[in-house]
Amino acid sequence: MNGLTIRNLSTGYFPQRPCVRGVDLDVEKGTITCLLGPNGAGKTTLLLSLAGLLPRFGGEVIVDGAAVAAGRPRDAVRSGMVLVPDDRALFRELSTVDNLRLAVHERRRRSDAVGEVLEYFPALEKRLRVAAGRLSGGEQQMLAIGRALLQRPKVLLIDELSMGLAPVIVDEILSVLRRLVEEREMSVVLVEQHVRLALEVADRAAVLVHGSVVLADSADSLGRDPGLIERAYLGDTTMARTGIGGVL
Ligand SMILES: Nc1ncnc2c1ncn2[C@@H]1O[C@H](COP(=O)(O)OP(=O)(O)OP(=O)(O)O)[C@@H](O)[C@H]1O
Repeated sequence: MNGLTIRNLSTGYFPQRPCVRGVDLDVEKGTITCLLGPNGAGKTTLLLSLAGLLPRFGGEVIVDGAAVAAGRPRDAVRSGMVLVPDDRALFRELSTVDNLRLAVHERRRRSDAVGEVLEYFPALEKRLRVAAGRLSGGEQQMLAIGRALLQRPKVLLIDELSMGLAPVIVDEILSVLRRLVEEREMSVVLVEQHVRLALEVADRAAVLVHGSVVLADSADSLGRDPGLIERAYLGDTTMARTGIGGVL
């Protein structure tokens, strides 16, 4: 399959106590998948593991048919998985333009880097010389996503996209993500706290509870039956086993 395939993934902070267990997920190229779930369910842990920042205790991760080595950030990026973490990890003292240029290793691409990002986030044009730490929350998120784009991701992983942002800014960023998956043949995995927002933007969604996927389906189907998601949040783990919606 083209896109991201996760099979039976277990990960976490201590091998004897994995906090993500046996996760299966298929994210097709050109689509957006939202990971939902209560606090502490393991959503961030899953993204960190995909980005090679946490070890894998078991399972497989495959991007466009090629297996990705575990626990090595450089290999994860080479395979096409790029993470925008929840703290955005910008160089706060450096300008917008320098944050972008630093993301590009090939010298010949450096001069085009800014233009490439402004094509998607024109709001950054007036802020190019401003230190990243002085940008608004929305501008910082645009810069963080723009910088990730320069790595030419096949799968863009975004943690807590909407956290602390005004709804109008979130809408703007989400419409850029929709454009990106359509124009760039990439896919996006979003961790999102707001269920309604997630179902509006995503093609598919999965609910993680206590480290396991308990429910997964197309966003349209899940949106038609909000009670399902509510039950999943409350820990009704029979849903995955009975196959409601299937496994992503
Ligand atoms: N650095 C860490 N060391 C040990 N355990 C951790 C660490 N970070 C998170 N955990 C634990 O891992 C589990 C999963 O946490 P994680 O942050 O992945 O959940 P989450 O679904 O992203 O939650 P939230 O929505 O609150 O961010 C939780 O039990 C959490 O306490």
